[in-house]
Amino acid sequence: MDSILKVEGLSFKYSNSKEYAIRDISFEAKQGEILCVVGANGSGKSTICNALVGLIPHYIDGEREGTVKIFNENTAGLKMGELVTKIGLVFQNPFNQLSYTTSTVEQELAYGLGNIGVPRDEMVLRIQKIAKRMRIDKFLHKNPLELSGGQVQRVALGSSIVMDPDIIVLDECTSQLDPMGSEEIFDIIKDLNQDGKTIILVDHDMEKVARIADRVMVLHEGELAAIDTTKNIFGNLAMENYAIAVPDFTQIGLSLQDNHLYNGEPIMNEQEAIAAAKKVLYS
Ligand SMILES: Nc1ncnc2c1ncn2[C@@H]1O[C@H](COP(=O)(O)OP(=O)(O)OP(=O)(O)O)[C@@H](O)[C@H]1O
Repeated sequence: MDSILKVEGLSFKYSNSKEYAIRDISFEAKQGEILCVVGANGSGKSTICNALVGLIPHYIDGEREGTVKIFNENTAGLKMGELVTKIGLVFQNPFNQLSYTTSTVEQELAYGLGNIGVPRDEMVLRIQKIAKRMRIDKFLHKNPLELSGGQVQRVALGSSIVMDPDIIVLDECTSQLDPMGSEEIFDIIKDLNQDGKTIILVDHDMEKVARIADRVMVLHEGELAAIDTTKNIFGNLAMENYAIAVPDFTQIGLSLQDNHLYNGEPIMNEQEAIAAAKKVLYS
């Protein structure tokens, strides 16, 4: 797979801080992959997200070093209006993403398109398509502030996706939702990925990360500790060093391994755990 995103030597120090929040981060994301970013609180996950999408340095002041390239183009030379058509961000709190200048979901979805001068006919088509996809087509004429948290998160996701970016960055976008709302968002993310979108996902729920990620990047105190396939990260890395929980299913495999009952690949999901347990019981 070709690389779509290349980050080299990225560092950032907030203007009100003495310490760098992230230091010398370099990695690539391949086109069409799901790359999950994990790490303890304060390890720099949100800072990286904000730097990838241009909020750093356009809206957040500080000292920034290094480069972010999308399809080999340095994003430092791009205006926010250009960046949002290449890389979109969805925040943890969807209410922070609303424009608060519109009174309906439809206007909210149109907001970014209007800013980049998309003609009205095309706008209507794009909004209809995305509203269906985000399962918000029934709410188009409602005020976003009347919706549930899960519905507003789907509006926030829709307002990023409607710009048709190649890369979507999701910063703990399900952490404030109930399990059903969270599953709905995860289903939509998987659909978008199957359509070829590259996904960069920050999440604290390691079961979900193990289920969805192609690769995992581990941050520790502002530095990149590891980046590898999901199996290699959860199966081989000493996660406790980074204050990250190992997914339960992987833990079952590691316990079987410690007792010399299993020596296969790291276990990532329920099916693999059941297969390993059956082998132990029936062999
Ligand atoms: N606006 C800000 N001004 C000053 N320092 C900040 C700001 N935002 C974050 N930081 C600091 O930068 C470091 C990295 O924070 P960041 O929010 O990127 O970590 P995180 O891994 O996303 O944390 P969490 O999981 O709690 O969201 C922390 O030390 C944090 O205190």
